[in-house]
Amino acid sequence: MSNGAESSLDRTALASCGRLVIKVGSSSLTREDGHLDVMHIAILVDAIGAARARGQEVALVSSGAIAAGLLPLGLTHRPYDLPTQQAAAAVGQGQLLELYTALFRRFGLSAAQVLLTTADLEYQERYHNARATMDRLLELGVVPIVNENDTVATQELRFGDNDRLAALTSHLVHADALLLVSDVDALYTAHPETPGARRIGVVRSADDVAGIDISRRGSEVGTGGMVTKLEAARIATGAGIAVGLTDLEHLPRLLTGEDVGTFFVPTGKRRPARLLWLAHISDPDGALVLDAGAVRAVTERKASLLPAGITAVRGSFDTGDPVDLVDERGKVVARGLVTYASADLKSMIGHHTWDLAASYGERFQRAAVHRDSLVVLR
Ligand SMILES: Nc1ncnc2c1ncn2[C@@H]1O[C@H](COP(=O)(O)OP(=O)(O)O)[C@@H](O)[C@H]1O
Ligand SMILES: N[C@@H](CCC(=O)OP(=O)(O)O)C(=O)O
Repeated sequence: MSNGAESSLDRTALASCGRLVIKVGSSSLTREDGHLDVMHIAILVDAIGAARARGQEVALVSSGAIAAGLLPLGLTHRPYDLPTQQAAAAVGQGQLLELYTALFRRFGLSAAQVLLTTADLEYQERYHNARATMDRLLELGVVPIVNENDTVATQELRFGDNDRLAALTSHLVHADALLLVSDVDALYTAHPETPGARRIGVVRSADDVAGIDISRRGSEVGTGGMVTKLEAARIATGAGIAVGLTDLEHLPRLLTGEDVGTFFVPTGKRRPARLLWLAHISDPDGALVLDAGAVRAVTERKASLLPAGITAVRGSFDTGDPVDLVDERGKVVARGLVTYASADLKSMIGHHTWDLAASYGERFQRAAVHRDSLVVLR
């Protein structure tokens, strides 16, 4: 982690990279009284218009539908129950799009509405359809405006917050960078109101953010706080996508590569969509407890998990279901698609492959989780 001149070397790529995803949170789009903040939205649209003029393709992930729907429905605060949130989003989303459409027209740009749910990224066919549409929109010079499909998303279907949706969208469209726009200009060493809190210019690895206090929530209308922003940054950088974090005021300067905000350096490389789903969307149906040797084999040698390294089976699952791989203290170290049902696996744990083949037949020689269907999570 560092502040100052050194960091501007990395971030200069933001001015020239081909495809960007920009995510803006509710707190940046609305005024305190719940109205959409037209001035703020105009600043955002200006920054995107300038990026388009530089030849960059931009997809916008915009929150604000629920907040925009409060006033028309006579609500004085964000509702807690899901149906009212969904109703507010249905009213507000239209207003949001109307405004974006008018503002982008000033740059000769068209805006498109794209509403997604987790299921759209979970099923291969839908993922490819969403990808093809987004690609075509970007090639046509349109600005896709993505939000969660709040009308149909139920509690367990919800992305949970738009930061994560933005990270998954940046993977979907093969973006070079993801910019998270919030009501704070950067990540700080503690909550920005804490005396002595300092801006973090660059984050190079998870270790750089390990000791930072991000627990305090921000605005009334924002949902995730800094926790979901760092989670989004982890998902994107782990898939080879650079991430920038700043507020609307500093966005134009971040977009031209200046040393403002926080820049997260990509740490991993692009993963197949199937593994992205496994790591960040799937809901595990059970857990396999691994002995220390198996933890090392899976996490360090990237080996398949054999029944011999499993000490316990938790939950009830079928062949092909996602399961967590946990160490003996219960810490999740990986997630994978299991190749045996829980009932079979319980009688196989601790047995070596050759014993299993002799007792049950050759079909039982296979690994419990193949390395191609496994993602390390720590
Ligand atoms: N270490 C930190 N650095 C910066 N901001 C922090 C930190 N810890 C907590 N926060 C809070 O996170 C808020 C941003 O999250 P949130 O209000 O959910 O924004 P958004 O609506 O943009 O998603 C900031 O306004 C700030 O109050
Ligand atoms: N789909 C919701 C998103 C809510 C949300 O996650 O907001 P934020 O924490 O500001 O990104 C809406 O448009 O209001």
